[in-house]
Amino acid sequence: MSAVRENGVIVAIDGPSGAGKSSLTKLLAQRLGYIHIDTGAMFRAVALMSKRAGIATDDDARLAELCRGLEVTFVRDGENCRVLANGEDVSTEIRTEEIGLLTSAISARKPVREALLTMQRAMGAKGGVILEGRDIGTVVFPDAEVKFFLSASAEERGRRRYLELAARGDKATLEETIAKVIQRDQQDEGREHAPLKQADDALPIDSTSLSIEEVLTVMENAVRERLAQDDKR
Ligand SMILES: Nc1ncnc2c1ncn2[C@@H]1O[C@H](COP(=O)(O)OP(=O)(O)OP(=O)(O)O)[C@@H](O)[C@H]1O
Ligand SMILES: Nc1ccn([C@H]2C[C@H](O)[C@@H](COP(=O)(O)O)O2)c(=O)n1
Repeated sequence: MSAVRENGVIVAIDGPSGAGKSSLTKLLAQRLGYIHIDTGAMFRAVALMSKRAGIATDDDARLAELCRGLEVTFVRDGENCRVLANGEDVSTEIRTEEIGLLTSAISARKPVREALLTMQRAMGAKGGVILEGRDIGTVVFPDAEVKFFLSASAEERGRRRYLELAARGDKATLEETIAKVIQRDQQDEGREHAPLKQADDALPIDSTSLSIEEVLTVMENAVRERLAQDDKR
């Protein structure tokens, strides 16, 4: 319980691809007993459904119609979280690099952002949540009590993604993977609607030379410090 919201505070973790947002959000949510909201997965679900429906990435009318009929839900599966699109488990399909690149294009469209913004605010309004994404601290919840901007060098993020893809049997080279990370960064930072950027009041964390555990310690300490402040109010 926080002095501000019914279930606790809202934590925002924004940052570029491969920075470690999902990994840290999952661990921090476990430490705090909070809900993990992977907003990237929501955009990925829209991208997957748009691909299946043959909708062009700039067809705003059909994208808006698709979003109106789409319900994205998260279901706990042990320590993991399954992503359901209208009840279908799409957890694996949304994680391909093809869908990742398509998602970056789809997520630039205003109707898609407006539809998911409404969903994300409804999911997090009572607090006790950690949302990871690109615009959580700037657009979705600018009043979030704790905000982080998690980054790392493009080379390090590409290396991490390369190791992740290689473990899944993907044959992409390290150079190709770094290039794709940079491409997605440019698309996410350069778009008109809700671009990737650090909120003025976010705590920046450069994880290039930090372990996951070291990042987790910084984040958990910052959240617990805020909770202690709220308790004194
Ligand atoms: N500080 C770190 N040191 C080493 N490896 C890390 C670190 N943080 C994350 N990783 C690893 O990097 C890979 C990508 O991490 P993760 O998926 O959490 O990043 P992300 O920011 O959510 O990426 P995306 O936005 O593309 O989904 C994972 O294999 C993860 O284990
Ligand atoms: N709040 C968000 C979350 C994600 N996106 C876009 C940008 C990414 O390229 C794509 C996939 O995100 P990921 O799963 O890699 O974190 O979705 C966004 O625009 N806003």
